Amino acid sequence: MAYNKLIRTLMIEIPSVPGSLGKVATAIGLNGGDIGEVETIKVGTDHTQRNITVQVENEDRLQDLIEAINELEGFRVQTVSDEVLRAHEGGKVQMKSKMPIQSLADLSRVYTPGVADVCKVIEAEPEKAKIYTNIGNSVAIVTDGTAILGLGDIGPVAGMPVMEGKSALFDQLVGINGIPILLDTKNPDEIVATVKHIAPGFGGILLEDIGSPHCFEIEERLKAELDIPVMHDDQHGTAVVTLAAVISACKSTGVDLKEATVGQIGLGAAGLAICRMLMAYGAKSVLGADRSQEAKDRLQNYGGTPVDDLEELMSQCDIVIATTGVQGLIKKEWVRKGQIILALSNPKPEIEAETAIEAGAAFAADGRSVNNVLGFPGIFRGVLNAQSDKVTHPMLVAAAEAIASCTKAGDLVPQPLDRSVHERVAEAVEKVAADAKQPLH
Ligand SMILES: NC(=O)c1ccc[n+]([C@@H]2O[C@H](COP(=O)([O-])OP(=O)(O)OC[C@H]3O[C@@H](n4cnc5c(N)ncnc54)[C@H](O)[C@@H]3O)[C@@H](O)[C@H]2O)c1
Ligand SMILES: O=C(O)C[C@H](O)C(=O)O
Ligand SMILES: [Mg+2]
Repeated sequence: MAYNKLIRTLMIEIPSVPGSLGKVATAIGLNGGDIGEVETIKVGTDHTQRNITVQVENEDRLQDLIEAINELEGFRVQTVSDEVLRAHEGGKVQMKSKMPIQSLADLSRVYTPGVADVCKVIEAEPEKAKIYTNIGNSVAIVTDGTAILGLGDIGPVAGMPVMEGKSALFDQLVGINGIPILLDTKNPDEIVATVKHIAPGFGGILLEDIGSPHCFEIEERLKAELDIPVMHDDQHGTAVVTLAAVISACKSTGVDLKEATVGQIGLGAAGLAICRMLMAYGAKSVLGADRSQEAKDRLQNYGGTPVDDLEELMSQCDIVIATTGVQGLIKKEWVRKGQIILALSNPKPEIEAETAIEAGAAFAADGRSVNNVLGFPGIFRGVLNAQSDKVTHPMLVAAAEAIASCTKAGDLVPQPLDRSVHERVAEAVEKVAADAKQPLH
């Protein structure tokens, strides 16, 4: 199939009578569509469901073709999927048994009556749950759906593809069982209470895409009230990866962070945590802009300097980071020669990296490459390995330095699918956790 044409898969309900497939094929052909794969999904007495992949010239031709199929009596186009949507059909993760269950002996070992003995062992010694269950290797990925990527408050169910994505990454990158938990409340008291109630089934809690400002209170309360590690990814996972990118960029450009002025645009979950991290790591000064006065006040309380005008911020800073969720917010003409620009909003950045480079930036990246996928898997692998009850600031700094140490000269961050990076992050975090457990002399 040619590359510049649209390729879509139509899920079509067609009558279960001979000749029906031929009618669809004719409707597609008469409207300029080329047929690729044909797959039967379900055969019923009245209707059969098929996926038919078609190639068409453009969106208008696709609509004509769909209309033509829908006009056929008894035929209905149920979904139209591109490659990404198709990959999501049926979801991206599933719970699988580790044990074969083939014989009755297997059944009584895996399930009742054998399982009752294991329950009694854990009842007598709760610590043994770490040995005889998967709790110690499971992390709840909790969202209320209020800040899904930069898409905003689209609700937890619409955010599920992101949560399934984080779960798939946990599994494939570090072998952690990540379980999405969707909350139908935005009330901090209810979120805290719910997460506390489900916490016994998990070795850690990853808060994901919970918007600001309520994310700050929720994370603080859960950290204080639970005895398992809790981390809000959009705050600290992002701050870790951003610090790693800043360390690498400073090294490549000869900028000394202690002499550098950093500007943060967007002071929500990600932005405020990035500011706090860079201030703690020794940046000379951190300026911040946000459309919300409360967000700027929060920055000031942490020692940063609020700025009202984005152009002014851009003109003063050696390093600019943006996490607003607003595509194209940074104008090309605001970019200063030699600046380091990290426009981290997903799915679209505040300025495209190529545009920033064309405008004179020394380094520029977007949220696809400088992404918390480089942080959260290794951080949780490390704390779970160490059986630590918390994620601490020194662990986060160790994670950032580990990522920076894996970065090739001239790059900002390493490749996220390089398993050795996640191993290095996990080792660094585990080491900090182990050192913290040593008695002080
Ligand atoms: N690359 C990554 O790893 C990564 C990680 C986390 C978040 N992000 C991205 O960062 C963005 C924000 O996420 P968040 O969790 O911090 O959300 P958030 O809702 O907590 O914060 C967004 C902040 O931006 C501010 N803002 C919005 N429009 C603005 C404008 N025009 N000018 C100034 N400020 C503005 C809001 O007032 C808010 O304080 C999202 O697009 C998300 O995809 C990227
Ligand atoms: O999920 C991502 O790609 C990054 C991040 O968590 C985000 O919210 O944008
Ligand atoms: Mg996120």
